[in-house]
This record gives sequence, C-alpha cells and structure tokens, in this order.
Amino acid sequence: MTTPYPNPTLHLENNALMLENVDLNAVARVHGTPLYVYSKAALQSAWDAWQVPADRPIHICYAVKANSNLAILSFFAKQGAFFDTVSMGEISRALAAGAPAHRIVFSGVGKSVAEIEFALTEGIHCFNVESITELDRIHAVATRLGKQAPISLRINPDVDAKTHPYISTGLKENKFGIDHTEALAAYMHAATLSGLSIVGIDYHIGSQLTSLTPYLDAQNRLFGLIKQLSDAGITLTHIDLGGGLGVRYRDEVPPTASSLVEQALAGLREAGFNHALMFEPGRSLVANAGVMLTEVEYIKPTQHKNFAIVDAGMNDLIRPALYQAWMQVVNTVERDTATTTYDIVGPVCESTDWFAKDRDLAVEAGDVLAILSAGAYCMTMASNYNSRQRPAELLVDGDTVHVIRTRDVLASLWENEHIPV
Ligand SMILES: Cc1ncc(COP(=O)(O)O)c(C=O)c1O
Ligand SMILES: N[C@@H](CCCC[NH3+])C(=O)O
Repeated sequence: MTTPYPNPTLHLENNALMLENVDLNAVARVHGTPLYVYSKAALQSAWDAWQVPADRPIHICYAVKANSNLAILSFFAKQGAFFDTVSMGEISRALAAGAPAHRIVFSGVGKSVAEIEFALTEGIHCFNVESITELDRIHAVATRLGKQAPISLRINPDVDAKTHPYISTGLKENKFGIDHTEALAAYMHAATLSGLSIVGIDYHIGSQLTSLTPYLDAQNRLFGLIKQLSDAGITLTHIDLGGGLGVRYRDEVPPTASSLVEQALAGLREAGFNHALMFEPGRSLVANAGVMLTEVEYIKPTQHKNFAIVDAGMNDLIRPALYQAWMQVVNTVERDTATTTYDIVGPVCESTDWFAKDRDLAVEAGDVLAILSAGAYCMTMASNYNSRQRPAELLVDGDTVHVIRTRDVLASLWENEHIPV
C-alpha cells in the first residue's frame, strides 16, 4: 500500500480517510472528538525497522515519554523492548503494562530519593546518571537498602544535534549529562563507591535528528573515553547511544533506524569493542502510528484571515504552540469543492492555540480533520488547561477498534481538590 501521508497505514478509500481498515470519520462520530487513534500495524513496522541482525545483543529501550498509554507499552513489552523512563510514574506504567523491571532504564537529571529507592527495590536494569552529585545520592540510598545500584553515566558530548533548541540536549549549555571533559573523573569517583556497580555509558543529544552526522560525532567522543576507561581498569557491558531519530512530518528525510544501527555497529567493530548496544528511541517508534481527530466547530472568516475553529485545543496537542511544529492536517472526508486558506485554531484562550497556519483545505463546519504524525509527544503532553477533558485514545488493528483510554471524566478535574473554608 502506498500513501502520500507520513503515517504508513493511512490511505484514502472512496474519498474517506482510512487508518488500516477503519474509516476515521466514522470512528470519530462513534467515539467523539478530540480523539487519538493509533495503528497497530504502524507500530509493528516502526518496531521492525529497528531490528538488525548483529553479533551482540542490541536492546531497543522505548522512551516512554513519547507515548505512555498502557496498551502501547504492552505492545512493545511483548516485542521484547527495554524501556527508557524518567520518573517513578513512567517506571510504574511500564511495570503495569507487563515490562519486567530488569528491562527498565531510568534517565533524568532530577531523580529524587524516593524515586531511586523505588527503582532499586523493583530491580531495574540501570540508572543513567546525569551528575556527580547524583552518583553520591544513589550510592547513599543503595547502601542504606543493602543493595548495589547498576549505573551508566550519561555523557554530554557537546555536539550540535542541529534540531529545535528546545529539544537539543547534547550541548555544554544544556542541563543534561556529565561534561565529557569531566567524565573520566566521574567514573573514577563512581568506582570508589561500594553502593554502585558500573555497567555502561550513554548519551542522548536531542530529538528529531535528521542526519547521522551528530550521532557519529558523539559516538567518536564516547569511543575515546571508553578506551581511557579501559586503560584505567573500568570495563563496561553496554554502550547506549540514546534516542532522537527523527521522523517525517512534512518533507524531512531522516536516516532509517537500520542505517543508524548498522553505522553504530560498524563503529564498534572498527574500534574493537564488543559491548552490547542500546538505543532509546521514542518518536521514531510511535509518531507516525497516530493521528488526532478533531471536529470543525465554526468557520470564521475575518477581514484578514479565515479561521477553522476546531474542538481540540493546545491542551490536547501542544507541539505547534510550543515548538511552532509543522503537522499535516487533512480532512477525513475528501471534498471536491474549491479550497480556501485557513488557520486551524482551537477554543483555548491563548493566541498560541493553533495547529496549522495558512493551509489550503476544502472544509465545512462539522467536518472531522485529522492531524497526522500525532503518535509521539502529543497525548503525553496533554493537559487539563481551561478545565478541558483530555481525549480518549483508540488502537486500530485491521478492522478492529480497541478503546485504550476513555476521555477524562469531568468530575476527575476537581476530585483531588478540597475546600477548607
Ligand atoms: C534521555 C532520553 N532518551 C530518549 C529520548 C527519546 O527521544 P526521541 O523521542 O527523540 O527518540 C529522550 C527525549 O528526547 C531523552 O531525553
Ligand atoms: N516534546 C518534544 C520532544 C521532547 C523530547 C524529550 N527529550 C517534541 O514534541 O518534539
């Protein structure tokens, strides 16, 4: 099946937009909008793209922050995925979805004592440690619990990932990781702490990367360090090259997952390293498996612009408001009338509440629009701003539609609040 859309399982059939065998307009009428819909076949093909035969274990750690719905996590758990998490909540979700603790890694710059205790008690695969002070904290907690914490140090290689500044993480001015010039000293310090066992090294330089060059530059920095560590008697079992692989939203042509894995393997072989390899992809596994559906409430022509006002807001999908991200918007029913240029905006009381600007669409009030490439960093970043209920989520598998999350219950928006006086 060929498709002009970035979502591989999306196609037109008799003017109706279909995800796998499911008519999206019809599904929106049944389940209401705004609504997220994901394709299981698209998840499968994104997962398969990362599977490369190798002379060593390669662990694909799905970055839970991209889409943390339990059904999605369970899908990846069944594929044998590892999970990259950044909070007690994400670890708990992965466990609740059936992921074994020994396949969970814990990243993030601000791990609390309670989170470290929880992760140690559950028995996770390793902590990706982001500072020397965090090493000391993990050692103290592990010693108190009579445990040894497996750790990997996240190195900040000071490499420009050439992506949006808000999602670049591997430059020295970013808060992430341990400066590569201090890394050797950090490892030597870790080696003196009996509550820690050193297992790996990692980096993650940013998200939506569309070229292999920054990955390979960072990898070369890491390789130099691994040699120094080995000379100092510190041996590692794995090397984690992070996530960040980009996807097509518009006309980007990112490298394929298999080319990234193959290049990394070739680099390891050339350097004579036999470590296990890890990656932490989020976006590339889920972005193009999902769409968000939203109904047009009003067509509002003004002297300056035509607005299509939809029933989803920036609280439901914030990427355009936050990063000026370009996301494709199409009508779920193809009309043969002339197109008009619209700004597609939501009902939230902010001027940043827009999804697309100056788009040519044939659309009428009551139509359901699909915002494409909405499987990653969309539902997970949704909020209740303006006291709006976050959307439901569906998973399509062939002809079958599974409800994998229902819309927020209205009363849940205030059920944890108390009126003391
Ligand atoms: C530590 C870490 N690993 C993995 C990811 C996943 O990145 P992406 O969704 O771009 O693959 C992120 C987010 O950028 C991250 O911060
Ligand atoms: N939320 C970002 C990606 C963040 C990556 C997490 N470190 C986006 O939508 O592009």
